[in-house]
Amino acid sequence: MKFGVVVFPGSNCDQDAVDTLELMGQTVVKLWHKDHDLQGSDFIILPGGFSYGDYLRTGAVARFSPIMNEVIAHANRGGYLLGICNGFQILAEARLVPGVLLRNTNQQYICKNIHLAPQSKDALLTAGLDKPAYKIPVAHGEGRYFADADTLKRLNDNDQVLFRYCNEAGEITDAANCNGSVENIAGVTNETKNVFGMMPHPERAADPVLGNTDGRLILEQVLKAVLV
Ligand SMILES: NC(=O)CC[C@H](N)C(=O)O
Repeated sequence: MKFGVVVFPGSNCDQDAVDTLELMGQTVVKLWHKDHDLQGSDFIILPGGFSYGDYLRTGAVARFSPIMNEVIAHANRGGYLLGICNGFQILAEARLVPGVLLRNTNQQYICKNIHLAPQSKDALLTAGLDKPAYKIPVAHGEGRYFADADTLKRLNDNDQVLFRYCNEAGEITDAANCNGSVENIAGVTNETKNVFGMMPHPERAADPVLGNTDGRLILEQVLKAVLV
């Protein structure tokens, strides 16, 4: 399987994504946002960062980058696509996943470790995760997930919530909700479950030298894409 990591002006986690995938023994290419070719990538990653300086809203400009035409066509063909943090914001702006990302309730940039409880029992990214809580860093100013009541009902009925913010024991509490997301939602998938968006950064918790490999456990789930 070949991974393609898209680089927008202002991306700053593209190399972390490449390094982590290479650590996992995968073939990875970087895809420049002005290109029109996914170079045969089977699995596309939109990395974290501050694409176009986060103007007008985070992800709002990047969503119109030339390569997004190919990324959207890939997703519509059923191809796998993962957006992390700014990547999630771009997916939401492109309407490839439901909901939006708003400014954190405390109006501040949050940079710390949080815990995630895996939710969806049949999404590729979470179905194989069996720990109650995964310790993963967040780093964002606009990470508060929001969707209206009808959308939330559809997400829950169709098992599309990937992760919720939880405490160390895996309990989904208000105190664990770092940015004020509705229903503690930290990640969602689309209706057909081939597009994944998540605010926390698993690629920043994947190398043993950093003292936490919970992120690698999450990212290893994507390797199952070759089996399905
Ligand atoms: N780490 C990132 O991807 C930065 C997130 C984002 N642009 C924000 O501050 O909301």
